Amino acid sequence: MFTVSPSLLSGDLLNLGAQLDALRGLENLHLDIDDGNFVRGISFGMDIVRAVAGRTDIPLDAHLEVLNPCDYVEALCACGVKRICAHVEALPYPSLFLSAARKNGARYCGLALNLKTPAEVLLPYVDQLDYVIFVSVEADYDGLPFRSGVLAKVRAAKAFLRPETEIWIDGGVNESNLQEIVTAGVDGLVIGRSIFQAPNPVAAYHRIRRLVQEYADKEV
Ligand SMILES: O=C(CO)[C@@H](O)[C@H](O)COP(=O)(O)O
Repeated sequence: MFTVSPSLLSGDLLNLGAQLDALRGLENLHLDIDDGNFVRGISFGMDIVRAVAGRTDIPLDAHLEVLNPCDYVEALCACGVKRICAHVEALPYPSLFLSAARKNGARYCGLALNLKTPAEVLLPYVDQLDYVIFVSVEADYDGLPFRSGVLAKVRAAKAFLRPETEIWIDGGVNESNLQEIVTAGVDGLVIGRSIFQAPNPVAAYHRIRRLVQEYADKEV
């Protein structure tokens, strides 16, 4: 099942409650947790995550773009977040993060990789990975374009990841690059601007889902 996860940080931050209500029924919602250290930006703290989780039934996925990911696992799981990933670049011992997420109740535990990080860093953890996020822009600078070189990493990872491990792409996804990304064989997309800068974000989400299906069907 392909996932499209709109990134709430690109949403209407001054009207979060109304934004969440408008998105009701969507399959997933992406929360970038940025600490101002691992990346420049500071985004959602745990109080906001708790408030978001209390307002919506949409399953949440947390992308920890922070220096100390293990410090966030318990609080995120207590908020009911079932899908959590952290950057391998921030983890001296990625397997300990993955087991902590699992132990605290996360259903999907994953690792994220910045552009510069080769897919092969995942090799020691294949048995623990439910999903992987390949960040496809330089994470520290918003507004940068999708870098198609990330698709070579997707192809490399598919050769050694377990078939059930989902591969997600995050950053700079839009209608012009959607086909090449879907046909590379990914399982999920995180999308910010292409959904939330549209006049009607829900309609933009459904249009992207339709296109994903169309491109995936062509591949079969
Ligand atoms: O957090 C990141 C990358 O780390 C962002 O790329 C957003 O999660 C996606 O936003 P768009 O690039 O789709 O606007």
